[in-house]
Amino acid sequence: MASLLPPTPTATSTLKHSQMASPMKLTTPNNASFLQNSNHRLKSNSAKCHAVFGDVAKGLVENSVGMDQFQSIQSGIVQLERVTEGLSDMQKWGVLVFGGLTWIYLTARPGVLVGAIDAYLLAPLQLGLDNLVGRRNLKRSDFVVGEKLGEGSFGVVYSGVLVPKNGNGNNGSVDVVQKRGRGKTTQVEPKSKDKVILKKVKVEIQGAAEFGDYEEWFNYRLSRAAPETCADFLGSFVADKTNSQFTKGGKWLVWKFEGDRTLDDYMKDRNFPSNLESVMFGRVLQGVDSSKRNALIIKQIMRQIFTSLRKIHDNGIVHRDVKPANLVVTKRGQIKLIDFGAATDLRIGKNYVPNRTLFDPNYCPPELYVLPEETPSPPPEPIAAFLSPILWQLNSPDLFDTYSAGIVLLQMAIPSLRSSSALKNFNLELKNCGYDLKKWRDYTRSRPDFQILDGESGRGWDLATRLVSERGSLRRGRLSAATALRHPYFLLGGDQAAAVLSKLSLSRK
Ligand SMILES: Nc1ncnc2c1ncn2[C@@H]1O[C@H](COP(=O)(O)OP(=O)(O)OP(=O)(O)O)[C@@H](O)[C@H]1O
Repeated sequence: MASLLPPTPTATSTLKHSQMASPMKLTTPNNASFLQNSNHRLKSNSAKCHAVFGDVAKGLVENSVGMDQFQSIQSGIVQLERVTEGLSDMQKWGVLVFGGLTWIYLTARPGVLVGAIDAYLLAPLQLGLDNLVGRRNLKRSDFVVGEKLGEGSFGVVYSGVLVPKNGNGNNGSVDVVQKRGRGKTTQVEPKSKDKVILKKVKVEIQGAAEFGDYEEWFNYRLSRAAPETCADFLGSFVADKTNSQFTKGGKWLVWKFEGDRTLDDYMKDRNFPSNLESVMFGRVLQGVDSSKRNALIIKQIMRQIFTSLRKIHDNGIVHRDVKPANLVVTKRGQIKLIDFGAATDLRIGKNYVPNRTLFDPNYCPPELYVLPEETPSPPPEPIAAFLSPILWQLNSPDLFDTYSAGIVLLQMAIPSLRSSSALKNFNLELKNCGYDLKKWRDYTRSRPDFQILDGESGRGWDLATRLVSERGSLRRGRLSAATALRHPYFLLGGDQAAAVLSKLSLSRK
């Protein structure tokens, strides 16, 4: 067998900076004749082409790191060839196949290699940088706590304002914009960049502190791996004294305020989904008939949900609480995931406790658990990470979230499923039908309106039936986020085109 490696330059092929000052002098003793020919050809090229080559060569000279990398790749190839010199062709093939398989294993979902780079390089780097710019030095006095927005089992959520630091011209006061109210009185509002969301981790509830630590960990993890999928996490602080809102020693998590309403808030409105039209598409759908508009709005929301889920799943994270109340709609029509308190990272077993269910029963798949109940507690993190591609292949834990996303699709598309009592009833009926959506359609007496799902030759309905289902054999069958995005429902990207057009018209203003 011929050498598996390309012909390698010799050790004398090191490029000297002085030789590279001009693109014509990019030469080495060994391949001088080739480059001389190239010189002649280059000289006969147009002046424009010459200039481009000159710029590239100058870039190479100036970027000595690039050259170093080039040289180290060269010497790596030389060394690899030396190592395999004494091997037979068969053995060389063996090395190649082993290397290939190792690469496939390390890069297969949930990505052992990327995870290791994140844990041992990016996370410490983020910590160092955050400390440098003061991001991890938040304190109680940096915030004014506003109205309560919600309360979960482990935390209470408030709106709030970040008080700008002294020294930037604000004298520690809240940066405000003035607004004319209806009665012509002047309302004072914080500038949107200063608005924050604060979550107070309950101190008196057992397990709440652990939950807060997990939520913080997941937010930092996603801020490195997939920041566009979730709310911008600003950090945490521990209250240093007790007063009206604060309890000394209590932990607070802080996010940038991403938007006034969640998808749930929009869905409670009778005008849904047209109440989201201007946020998602501006005015580009004017002239399109209303049922088509509604279908496009819902498709765009689902596309964003699946895109975010695909990204977090690629990183080994399963959210486990996907529902409209945990999807914030931003001013620019982005749908962002919030509330990672129930999330689990199945690359390293973070927040995975066998047999623990944490989620909303209305959106939870029939299997109830993200992994089979008999799955043991995770081993130490490096071992768990090494085994994670096998665990993922055997159990497809991401299908937990895609079931919930399927319920969100049904709720958005079928108006009679939007109230929580109707959803509860739907879940009971679906259970009676063995989680077979087609059977449920024949069985239910509630006369749902399937117009949106049945449009476009029933593609939406087909997608829903492939999401809201029992898992098939080998715990598969239900669509993953990546395969859902390849479903014919998303192929005709009218929603994408409208979203792009709307962004373009916004940027022109
Ligand atoms: N970054 C954000 N931007 C805007 N609003 C937010 C943000 N984060 C949270 N909210 C608002 O706060 C509410 C509660 O947040 P979250 O779901 O994280 O809290 P929770 O107490 O864990 O609630 P639950 O467990 O009941 O879902 C959300 O429904 C949303 O209205």
